[in-house]
Amino acid sequence: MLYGSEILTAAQMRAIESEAMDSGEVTGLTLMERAGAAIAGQIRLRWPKPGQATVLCGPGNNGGDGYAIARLLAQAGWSLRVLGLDNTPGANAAEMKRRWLETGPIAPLTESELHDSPASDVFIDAIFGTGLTRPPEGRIAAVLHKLGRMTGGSSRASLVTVDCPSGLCMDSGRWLGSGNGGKGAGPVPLEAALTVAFDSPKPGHLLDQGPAACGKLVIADIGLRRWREDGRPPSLSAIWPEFPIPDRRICSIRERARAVLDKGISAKGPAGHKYSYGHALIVAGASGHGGAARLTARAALRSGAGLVTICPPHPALSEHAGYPDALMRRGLDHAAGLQAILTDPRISALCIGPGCGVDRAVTFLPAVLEQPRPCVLDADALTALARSPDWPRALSGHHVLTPHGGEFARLFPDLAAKLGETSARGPAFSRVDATREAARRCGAVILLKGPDTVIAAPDGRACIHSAFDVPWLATAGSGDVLAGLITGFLARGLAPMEAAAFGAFVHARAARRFGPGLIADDLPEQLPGVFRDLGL
Ligand SMILES: NC(=O)C1=CN([C@@H]2O[C@H](COP(=O)(O)OP(=O)(O)OC[C@H]3O[C@@H](n4cnc5c(N)ncnc54)[C@H](O)[C@@H]3O)[C@@H](O)[C@H]2O)[C@@H](O)CC1
Ligand SMILES: [K+]
Repeated sequence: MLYGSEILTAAQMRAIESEAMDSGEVTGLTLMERAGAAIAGQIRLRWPKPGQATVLCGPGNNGGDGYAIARLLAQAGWSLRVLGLDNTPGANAAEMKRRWLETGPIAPLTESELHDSPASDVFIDAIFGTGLTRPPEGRIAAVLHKLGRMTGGSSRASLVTVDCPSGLCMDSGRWLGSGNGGKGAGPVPLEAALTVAFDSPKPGHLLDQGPAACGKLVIADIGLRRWREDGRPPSLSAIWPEFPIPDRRICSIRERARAVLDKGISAKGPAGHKYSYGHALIVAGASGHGGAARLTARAALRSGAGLVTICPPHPALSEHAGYPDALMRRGLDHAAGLQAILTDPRISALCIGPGCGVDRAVTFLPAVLEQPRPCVLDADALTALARSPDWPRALSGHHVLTPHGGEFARLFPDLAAKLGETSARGPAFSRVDATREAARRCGAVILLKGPDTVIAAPDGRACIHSAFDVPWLATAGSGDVLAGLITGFLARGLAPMEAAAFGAFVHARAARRFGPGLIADDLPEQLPGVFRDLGL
């Protein structure tokens, strides 16, 4: 499996922490001290000159981390103001609170106390972490609201969050108590400059509102690796994230990409011959709609597929006569024609959808779905698919569906509706939950597009490719290029899940390499540079 870093849910993280503590080899207090030291260290790295910090401590262990951070920053010469609750927290947090009280006082955690705090360089949110179960309300909601206003936008003060911004569901990246988009009933969404999380990223750091809320994400090693790694591949992973990972779970991109591509090629016989790199076939549409399919075909060619053939209706062939000359063209008017073309066993992957037209997709889908080669269904093919009754039964594991949010809603209206619902309890239904369930239902690989692309296989494996840093990738034709990349990698012999994951990764790398001003036509042209950068 092609992956970067393992992602753990909040429940998995708690289970690993418990296992570590039950082993007797490490105590909860030691873990908390390491967590506090990691965050204090990150703060000192970014603000080398001691300044003024305000720490907001919640009722549980996240608050315990906060008291540890306050003590460690005070020892480093910082001026501290600590706000906390008068509850009795668990033993570890209580001990951290006691140790802080030897250094300084605790003011009540209220909106007015926060308002009256001396101007701070850094506010540290240690109110809720993995223990969040419901939306913040009452006094804490008011504090978070105030904190959002004091630190967001152009405010001079920076927000650092412990494990995650309080109120954000770590499993979904959604603000509990607000609908999809985070602008509902919840507190003012926090916008942190820095979030330091422990051991592994959680889904919420990478999905939905999470990346905007977390700011820069740092994953701190607190010595839990031994209890996390059990030799099994992770069921959820981040595809080569842009944030640093503290240990070797992330193989070198080069090593991994090389291995993945080699595996695909060697499955098709000796390298060196164009057919050993596969032959991709793109079903294109009528005259006037050729651009999308040609982008798909160009991306498939640049992905390294040995041959690519584009198949529009005969009258539209002339539209595809220009660049690139490497592209092969063949007229295709009816389903029987497709069956004739597919008697060539060297054709190793298909793509239908981009610029195809819904009616034409309806005509060709049965023939496409009946044949055994891996196939990407995108755009118009997804609309056509949603129109046919009982469509999930027509799919299987060699199909890759690449819907954007709207297409996903047409195919899986109940899952899309659930994603839009306000979540009164955690964990909230996430894009990973929705994509996994969709893949399970139809037995195909689903790639749900977005800045937080989620890819899931029917067996439950899933990965997230978070690319919030390349907003310019949201441009007309970008999805057609992605479909072509995945088709090309399928043609080269990559397994559907790997082809989809590698496609998403390479797609974003191409956009990042080009920069703002990108149009979809630029993406295939960036691919040689991307492959070169990866040492492929
Ligand atoms: N367990 C461990 O060994 C470690 C935990 N660490 C920290 O501990 C955190 C998790 O601690 P906890 O499990 O105590 O949970 P939190 O500190 O996140 O939350 C505290 C408690 O608040 C309550 N709560 C949840 N939602 C609420 C709401 N909306 N309004 C009011 N109360 C609410 C819950 O009962 C929860 O137990 C992590 O995020 C991390 O910061 C770190 O110290 C590393 C080690
Ligand atoms: K927090």
